[in-house]
Amino acid sequence: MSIEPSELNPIKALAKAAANQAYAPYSQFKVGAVLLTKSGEIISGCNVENVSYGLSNCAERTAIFTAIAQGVDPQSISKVVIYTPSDQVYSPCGACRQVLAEFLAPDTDIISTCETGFESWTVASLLPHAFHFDINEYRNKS
Ligand SMILES: O=c1ccn([C@H]2C[C@H](O)[C@@H](CO)O2)c(=O)[nH]1
Ligand SMILES: [Zn+2]
Repeated sequence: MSIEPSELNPIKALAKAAANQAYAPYSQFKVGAVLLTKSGEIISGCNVENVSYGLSNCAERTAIFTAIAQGVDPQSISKVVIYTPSDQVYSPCGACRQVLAEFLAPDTDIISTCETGFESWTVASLLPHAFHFDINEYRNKS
């Protein structure tokens, strides 16, 4: 287990509070995500939908983008805690996995909680064989 329930419960409460801020009039599925840094900073995000559905942003990406905008070093993030209003655990979508893989250390804990339980993974286990690209290396070869 990557986290004890006694440590998880207060962070889950913050993720639930973040979910309360969600703008989800189309799906009615309000998701929250909280990032914890090694030095104790807390950054949260929620899903923000759009009438052009494909423009919607998940809670996980909102939280990561907020951390970047606030100048937080994403490599200092040790845990991501997600809350979905459900009695089943949901794992992050493919778009969020690629964004998490871009910024977070591969061994960062991704913990998804719901009303009845939680499950945890690492960034690397959620997206094996992630797409990585070095523009300079590519230019030197061609
Ligand atoms: O891990 C997830 C899965 C879904 N959503 C959002 C996207 C959309 O707004 C709504 C329904 O898919 O939930 C998240 O924020 N995080
Ligand atoms: Zn997503």
